[in-house]
Amino acid sequence: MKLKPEEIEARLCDFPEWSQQNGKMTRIFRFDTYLDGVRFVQRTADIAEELNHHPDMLLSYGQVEVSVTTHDAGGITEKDFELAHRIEEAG
Ligand SMILES: C[C@H](O)[C@H](O)[C@H]1CNC2=NC(N)=NC(=O)C2=N1
Repeated sequence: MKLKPEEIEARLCDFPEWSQQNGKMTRIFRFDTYLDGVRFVQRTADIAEELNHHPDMLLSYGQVEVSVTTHDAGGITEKDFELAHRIEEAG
């Protein structure tokens, strides 16, 4: 289930705005207003519920830091890349 580091590096080529550390993939999304960030969090939460795969999100003024990992696998899996892709589409 958990992808190997070299597999993750290869897949990350398609996700240039994301970085990986400590078994998580992270991207910071920037917004003009705090409420735009809140609305993004809501859209992302709806996607997470649809996929039953949930990110960590840190909401700050003008940005939202999104981190994805597969808790059940203890690292990054295909589910994380699917969620990251869907989040970018909704971004
Ligand atoms: C029971 C439920 O399906 C699991 O706990 C799901 C919920 N959402 C999840 N989200 C993430 N990021 N990783 C998981 O392993 C996970 N597991």
